[in-house]
Amino acid sequence: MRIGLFAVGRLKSGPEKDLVARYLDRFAKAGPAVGFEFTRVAEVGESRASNAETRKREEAAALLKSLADGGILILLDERGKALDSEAFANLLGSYRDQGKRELTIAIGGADGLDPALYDRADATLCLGKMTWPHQLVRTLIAEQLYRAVTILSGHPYHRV
Ligand SMILES: C[S@@+](CC[C@H](N)C(=O)[O-])C[C@H]1O[C@@H](n2cnc3c(N)ncnc32)[C@H](O)[C@@H]1O
Repeated sequence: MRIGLFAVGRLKSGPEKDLVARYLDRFAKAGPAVGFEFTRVAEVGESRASNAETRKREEAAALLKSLADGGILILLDERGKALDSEAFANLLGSYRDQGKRELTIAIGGADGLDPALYDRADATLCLGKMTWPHQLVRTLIAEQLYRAVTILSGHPYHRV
């Protein structure tokens, strides 16, 4: 199953970008052992439209355009469902076992995600109830993707 990220907002050089690269690199290298292939981070700059609804609609259009037909879409949103790392790994594993070929995890910009995306999404997950900046969310989900592979492959990186 091919897995990629979609993110609104560009990540500038700095510690967050380095950490994201480190975990996505580990994920890309370890993923094939459990049937995951890392594709890419599709990054779009925040819309410059003057109102939030238009900005979110434009950002959502870019996301929807980049999605493969029948691809799984997971939204990250602080109001989403909280899963522990094992449950997140098992969710990814279950999509893989159902024969899903593409999975995209989407991170919104400063305005959050457009309401239309919630109808299209297969799951909406949170990384805790607090609101994080998109740079940190990218870092957190990159680490959780790598952790999910270690859980599914029985690697000792993940310990409880
Ligand atoms: C700065 S937040 C936007 C907050 C915005 N006010 C809202 O209502 O969604 C940018 C993005 O980071 C992600 N995000 C922030 N905190 C999160 C959390 N606790 N769990 C999951 N995703 C989160 C979401 O994708 C969000 O759209």
